[in-house]
Amino acid sequence: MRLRFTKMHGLGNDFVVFDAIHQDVKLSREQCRFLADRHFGVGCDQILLVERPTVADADFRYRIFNADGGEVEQCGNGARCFVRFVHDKGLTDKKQIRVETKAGIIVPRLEDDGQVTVDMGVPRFEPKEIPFLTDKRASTYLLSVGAKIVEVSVLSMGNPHAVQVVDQVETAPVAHDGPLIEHHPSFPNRVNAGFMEVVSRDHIRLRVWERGAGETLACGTGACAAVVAGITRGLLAHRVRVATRGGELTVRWAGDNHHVFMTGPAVTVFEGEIEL
Ligand SMILES: N[C@H](CCC[C@H](N)C(=O)O)C(=O)O
Repeated sequence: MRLRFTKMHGLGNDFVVFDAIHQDVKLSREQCRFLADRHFGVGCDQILLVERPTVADADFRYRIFNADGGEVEQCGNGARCFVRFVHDKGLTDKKQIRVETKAGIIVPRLEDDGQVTVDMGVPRFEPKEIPFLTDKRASTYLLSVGAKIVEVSVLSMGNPHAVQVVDQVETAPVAHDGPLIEHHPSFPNRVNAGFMEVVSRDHIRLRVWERGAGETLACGTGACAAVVAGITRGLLAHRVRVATRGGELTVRWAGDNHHVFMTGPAVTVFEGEIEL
């Protein structure tokens, strides 16, 4: 089948986006891995499908597949690209849309300055979200990672995150410890591993080893998880600048059961067609 796609990115976290409303897009795990391959395919961190909603209170459904072909619950940078895509393609004229995901409804909004703000919902610490959690009151857990013990905050932004504080992100052992945490036996569904440097109460630097994709230049849900972890641990204010290798996001969270809001750019790079 010949499919039209759009190549997009949010701070260098890049995506192949398909309009699956006007095209019949059914991708196998192998086809996702081919599309994501930066030598033999198009190259991306995730593949995004734009579909009609299956629930009444949503405008669209949004499906996310990692470079390893696995379908996942949520993608923050992808949500910003999603709203730009449906707007630019004339699939909606709404500036704010309700998007059905595996993790529930998120609400991205196109801002007048071209940035996109996404209501990412409520961060969750519940055992059902993170199966191995026994004591949901604890905000950090000790993991044995290689020859050391690492203290991580564990939470869900719809997808699972384990966030640790490091002195300097640039020297953090992301490539070595990232995969060990991703595949740690404590996480039956694997996990995204965040490495956060606290610059000040309203500024962090962040690198993320993403589940199913490896280190990306930015991770939207990872930025939200890091800010929630930092606020929960008393290290951060309620509005934080998150510096990633691909650029800067702003994340806001008022604590408890308030929603997390993330603001950042969404860029279309090129249009293409591919025979699958
Ligand atoms: N790797 C993530 C999905 C993509 C998240 C990231 N690209 C973002 O912007 O939130 C996972 O397996 O949960």
